[in-house]
Amino acid sequence: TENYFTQPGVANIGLSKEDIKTSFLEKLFYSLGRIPVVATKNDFYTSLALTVRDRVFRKYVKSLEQYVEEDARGVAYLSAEYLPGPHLGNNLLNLEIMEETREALAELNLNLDEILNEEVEPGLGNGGLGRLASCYMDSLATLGIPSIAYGIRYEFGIFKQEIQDGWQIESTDKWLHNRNPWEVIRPEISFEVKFGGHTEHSRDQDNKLHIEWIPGTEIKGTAFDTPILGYQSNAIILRLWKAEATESFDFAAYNLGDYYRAVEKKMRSENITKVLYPNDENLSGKELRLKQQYFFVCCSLKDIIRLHLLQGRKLETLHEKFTIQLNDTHPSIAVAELMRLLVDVHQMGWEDAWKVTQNTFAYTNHTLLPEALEKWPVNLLRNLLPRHLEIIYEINSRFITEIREKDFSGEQISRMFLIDDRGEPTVRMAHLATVGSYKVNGVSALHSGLLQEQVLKDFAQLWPKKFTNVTNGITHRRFLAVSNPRLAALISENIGKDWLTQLDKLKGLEPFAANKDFRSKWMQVKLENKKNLATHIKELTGIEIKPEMLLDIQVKRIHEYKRQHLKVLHILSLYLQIKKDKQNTVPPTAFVFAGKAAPGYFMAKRIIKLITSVGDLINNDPEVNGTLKVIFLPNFSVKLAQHVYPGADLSEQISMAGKEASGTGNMKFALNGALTVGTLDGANVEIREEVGEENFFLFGLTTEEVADKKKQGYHPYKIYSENENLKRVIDFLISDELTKGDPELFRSVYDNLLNQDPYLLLEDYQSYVDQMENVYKVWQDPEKWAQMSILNVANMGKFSSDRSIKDYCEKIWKVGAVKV
Ligand SMILES: CCc1ccc([C@H](C)CC(=O)N[C@@H]2O[C@H](CO)[C@@H](O)[C@H](O)[C@H]2O)cc1
Repeated sequence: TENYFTQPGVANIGLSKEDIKTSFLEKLFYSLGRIPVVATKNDFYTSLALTVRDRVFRKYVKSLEQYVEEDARGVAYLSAEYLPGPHLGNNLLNLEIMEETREALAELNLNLDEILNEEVEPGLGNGGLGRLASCYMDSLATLGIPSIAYGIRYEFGIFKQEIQDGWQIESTDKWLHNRNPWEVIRPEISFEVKFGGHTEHSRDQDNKLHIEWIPGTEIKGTAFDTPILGYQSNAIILRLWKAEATESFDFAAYNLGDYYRAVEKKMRSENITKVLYPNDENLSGKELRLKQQYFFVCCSLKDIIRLHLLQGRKLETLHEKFTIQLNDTHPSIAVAELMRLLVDVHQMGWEDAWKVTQNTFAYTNHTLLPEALEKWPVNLLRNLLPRHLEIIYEINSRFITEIREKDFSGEQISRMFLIDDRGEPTVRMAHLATVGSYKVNGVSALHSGLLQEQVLKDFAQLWPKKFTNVTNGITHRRFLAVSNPRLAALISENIGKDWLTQLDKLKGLEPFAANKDFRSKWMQVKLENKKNLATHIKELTGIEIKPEMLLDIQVKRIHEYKRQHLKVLHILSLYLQIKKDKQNTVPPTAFVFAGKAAPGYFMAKRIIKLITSVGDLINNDPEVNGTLKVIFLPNFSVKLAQHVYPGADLSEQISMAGKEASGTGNMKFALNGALTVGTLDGANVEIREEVGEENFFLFGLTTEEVADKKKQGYHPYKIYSENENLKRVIDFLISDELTKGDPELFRSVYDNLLNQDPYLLLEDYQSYVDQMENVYKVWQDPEKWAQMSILNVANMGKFSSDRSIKDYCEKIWKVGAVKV
């Protein structure tokens, strides 16, 4: 293809202001058939997106060429969720043409920021797991790792959240309403996917067993490719599968006038990739969810085998050339599917196939919550995937035979079964993923330890070397360079730009913490970002805040273990104190919340209503609203997050120890100069290690103390009755002032906290309130605060997703870079 690139015109995808202007106009005229006077903002956005996409694809085809040429070993990342965020700004940074583009557009009287704001992000994920997958793609491309990411092209992503009368209201996310300029359909890359039916076992003349799966239905999966560009480096592909009917129109039915049946197959098939399941950390157990998982796994494995054979390789060497990362158990049916493809379709012997399979897969666990560990009913698998159930039983029996020889107790062995036959028999997908993988990792040092001590302890005893840790990371290019250009510029002016690809270079900022002039520049940048955030808050909620206020922020999915309601108890304690003492002891503070609740999660939705009700009370109370403001920002997304993190002073990471596997928002806040108040949970532990305990506001029980407390028996009512301040706050939950005449409004929260309090809010309450007093003391010493803020950023090098990916490459994948 080299000579193609030299053809006149082909090469004209330069990066200069003029080149960009020319291409932009070409796209407007010739791709959209528009002229500026009639073009809409979305037309301008699409033209610029197509202009930039060309330059991204140029990098992609060159990268692909290199990977093929070097016959490189590669990584396939399988995830049911991705949260890439808006592409345009990130691609302009990674092509290093932000300023050129801004000037080119200015010459056409167009404003880059307005055009950037036009982009609708693909909300193809719920939260941490999906965003992590997208951060990892940015780092895989930037580090030049031969890789491809597979997922599902949901027609409707995570629901849009509106707050009406203080309640979360969900609406459909029509992200594809305006065309998606970043994807390219690949009709030639499509595969058949079977469901249901039965299996037929037969023996051929030399008595070899043949198993055929006679499906009930068949659909087709078609690939849609989105190029993901690294920084000044390679590009890789995000290949998302869309479900379609093998036959999209049944003419026979149509001729019989049965118009519904004519399109019924089409409708039913397309349903599979219609919508993302909005559950985060709790199972839906719905058949359609399993269909979605098997659908994209089947297409992805068939595509990987196609790519492998295309290179003239044998399937027996698949594990030498490809390693497949399972992003939690959502794609873990892949273990059974690869066995089916190798044994039934490609006639490999079971043992050979198992060797290839076990040496191909690696599995990442992202949660310890029992309610989030996937277990699929055997009956459901028998109906939907009869051949896979047979294979899972075979894997189970061979595994049990293998461990019977080892000194494991009967109780231990039954605990390790892939099938849990207590009650309605189910398949433990975490066990299938662990048995079928050569490596299993958690996502923070604490979490990986707990994984080996609790959920998968028997397997860790059996295969200690199989278990490892890779602490999560974030791409600092999007979450600092793109979303906080003011701070990025101040950093680059003082320590150069190498931090863009080597985040450890931020360490060079440490000496500046002692420099008064630098500190004031630093806090000036923060103040400008807070003004920007204040504007957004005003636009989205109508609430006015003063940028000088302390911005105390908690943004993440709403979940009881993340303890948003502990923050509310703290806010109420301040409010009641000010009302009682008729004087305010706290610095003016704006408490900002954001996050979606799974639609079926009653308590989470109640917690949103609690936050908005406390907000209404405080924001409209003239005695306190000069000092305190409470804001709930609707429809949290990557796009909104990019406005929130740069404007934060205090980052709330207050989950009960042992529950947050890692957290990644904690890293994004600290990287943008916010100080953290948090528990020793997930990656908070490592952030505190890196930034220094003196630069971290710690409170609460440790995981060990939580376990002891639970073991010895926990009595929240006792704590309530012995802490007068806490009692007043808890009782306020059912007060008339707060509930405005509906005393039952928060009864469920009140009862839950006084009777169960499963996440130990009352236990950690006083320690939290005391630490917040300390926060306010430090806040009243701006030089001290600025120093701590600079030292936090200076020590965030470890938390780049570049470091995480390097860990995966060295500790798990054994894959090297192939830079273009
Ligand atoms: C079956 C429903 C379901 C859906 C999503 C999930 C995800 C694993 C939930 C998730 O996003 N977990 C978060 O993953 C992040 C990335 O590793 C971590 O930083 C968070 O701590 C963890 O909660 C579990 C169960």
